[in-house]
Formats: sequence, C-alpha cells, structure tokens
Amino acid sequence: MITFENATKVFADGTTAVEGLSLKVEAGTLTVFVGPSGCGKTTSMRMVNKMVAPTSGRILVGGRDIAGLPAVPHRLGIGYVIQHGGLLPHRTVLDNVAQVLRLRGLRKRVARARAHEAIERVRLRPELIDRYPAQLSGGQQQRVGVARALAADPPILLMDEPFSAVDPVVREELQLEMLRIQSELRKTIILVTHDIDEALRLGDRIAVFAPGGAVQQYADPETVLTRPANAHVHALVGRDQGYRSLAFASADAIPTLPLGPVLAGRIRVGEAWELEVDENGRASAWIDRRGARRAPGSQVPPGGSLRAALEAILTSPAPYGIRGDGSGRPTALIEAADVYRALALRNGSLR
Ligand SMILES: Nc1ncnc2c1ncn2[C@@H]1O[C@H](COP(=O)(O)OP(=O)(O)OP(=O)(O)O)[C@@H](O)[C@H]1O
Repeated sequence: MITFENATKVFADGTTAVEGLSLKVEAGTLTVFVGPSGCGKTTSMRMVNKMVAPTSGRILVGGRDIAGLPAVPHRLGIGYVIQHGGLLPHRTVLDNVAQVLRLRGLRKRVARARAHEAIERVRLRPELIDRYPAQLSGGQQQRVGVARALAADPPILLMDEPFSAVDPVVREELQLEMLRIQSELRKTIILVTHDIDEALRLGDRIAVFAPGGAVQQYADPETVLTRPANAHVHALVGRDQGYRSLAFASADAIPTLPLGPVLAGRIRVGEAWELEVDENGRASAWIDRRGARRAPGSQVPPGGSLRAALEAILTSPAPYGIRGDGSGRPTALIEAADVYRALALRNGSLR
C-alpha cells in the first residue's frame, strides 16, 4: 500500500506543485492521477520513488515512511514507465529490458532469459528483440517500456503518461493489454494521465487534480462519473457523461439469441446475413445477401456493459451485435432494437 499523508511540494522558485495530498493506494490496485497539465500529478507520483522529496507531509510504502530509506534500493522495488518508453537508444530491445536485471546483479544469461519472459508478457513480437528503439513503432516502444518496468517483478509500478505518445487505436490496444497484465499480476500501480477516458477505463480509483496541486475527488470511476464532487470534476467528466456512464450499466438484461456450438463455416442469421467463423471458432466476417464480406465489429464480452453492447451494434455491418467469450469466439447475438430498448429503459423514456 502507498499512503500520502498531507504531502505538499513547494519548489525552490515558490511554485506550489502539490498541496496537502492525502490518499491511499491499496496494494494490488491501480490508481489514476488525472487532471490538466501542470496540476502536480507527476510531482506527486515522483514522491513515491524519491525523485522528489515532499516539503512537508509523509509518504509511506507498505506502512514505512520512505523519508529515511536510501533512494537507490528503495527504487529497486518500483517499476517506472514514462512516455515514449524512455529506452536507451544504443541498446537493443532485449538489452534494454535486461538492463534493470543486470543492475540488480543478475548474470547476463539469467538477465536475458528473464527479459525474454517479460517481453512475452507484454506480447511484443519475438522477432523485434534485436532491434533498436528507433526501429520500433511508438506502440512497440511503449510495450518495451512496460516489459522493462515489469522485468524485475517489482510490487509497485509508476506510469507517467505511458500511452499518450501513440494514436488512439494503438492507445486503446495498450490500455486493454495493461488491464490484462494487471488482472494477472495485481501490482500496486499509480498511472498519470490527462485523459479522463483513460482514467475511467483503467483506474480502480481515480484522483482528480486541479491547478494548484489539490485533489478534488478520490473515488472509483463510477462515482467520479455519476457524482462529481464539484464543478471542477464535473467539467472534466461532463462531456459525453451519459455515454460514458453506460460503461457501468450491465448488458445482461438484453435478450440474446444463442448460437449453440459454433463450428468453422457460416451461420445463417435471419433472412439477409451470414456470420463467418474461422477454424479457431472466432468470428471473421459478416456476409450480406450479395456475398460481400464485412469486418465483424466489436464483441460484448461476458459480463459486458451496455456501452459494449451499443459499440457492438454500432460497429457491426449487420443489425446484430455479437456476444463473445472474451477471446473472439461468438456465443450469442443481440439485436439492435433490443439494445436501443435497453438504452431507452435506462433513460426512463420507456416504462
Ligand atoms: N523542478 C521544478 N521546479 C519548479 N517548478 C516545477 C518543477 N517541476 C515541476 N514544476 C512545476 O510544478 C507544477 C506541477 O508540475 P507537474 O509536472 O507535477 O504537473 P503535471 O500535472 O504532471 O503536468 P503535466 O501533465 O504537464 O506533466 C507545474 O506548475 C510545474 O511547472
């Protein structure tokens, strides 16, 4: 657990970057610091690995005040990911990841073996390990940055705008990857972003910062979204609030048309459509009555939200959305009309 106790940082030039920060990040959870530029998110995060010392107040890690701990060994238990990955340009991917292990005194061969495992964990293509950072895409560099932070298996991870240098599609991919990794590893994570959607998607809890470095609200995403503490938080989440809140409404009440056992081939759906399933049981295309193949759209995972259901309908070329098993295999279909009915019921416009 990481605890901030009334932590304040005033820089030498008189700038108050952080003002009276008090919050707890429970072990195994992901807390997002979100807010506009310059409101003290990074400074707050850097207090945890002693890159910044608080002017007053305390930071405790696992119940111990870190003020008295030597910085270098303290940092060994903390992974750090920054924008663009922060990779060493003259080292290969493998050596970048192995480097943190070498610093811990592991022999070269052992460090490289462990680095391989970390690279696998972030699903970076193995053929990329001998490349240099400049030969990777932004998204790939970020994956290497995450692999490097995870390589030594530290209990704590600090992530400063880790996904902001990549385009929105890659960004969402990396966010989902992060959720998967976190569900396996259960690290204690602080992630800094200015993107409220990223905060809502990734955070177990969200701390909303305002200029001047004071936290306005610290709560779970649904509370921040549906009960913003004040005008500042409201301004941050206000836009598209109704749509965003659908992420917290269940899609379970939407009637489904079960598909039964799905084998490779085509499944006829209604008069006009066929769903094509590949040899791995995954939906590969919708085929219309003229035989044109179209991308199948997103799927509603088990336990998925009303927002996932709406997205499945909006991205589908057919008037059906696909419920999946979480790995791309369709299990049932939902109809657009039923999704719209569920939305209307939620909005209270149908009784
Ligand atoms: N070393 C420093 N000396 C003086 N002022 C600083 C220093 N580092 C940061 N600041 C100031 O402290 C304030 C908070 O900065 P910080 O980087 O923590 O904000 P942030 O919310 O992370 O913003 P961004 O998203 O732009 O990184 C800003 O006004 C910044 O200019």
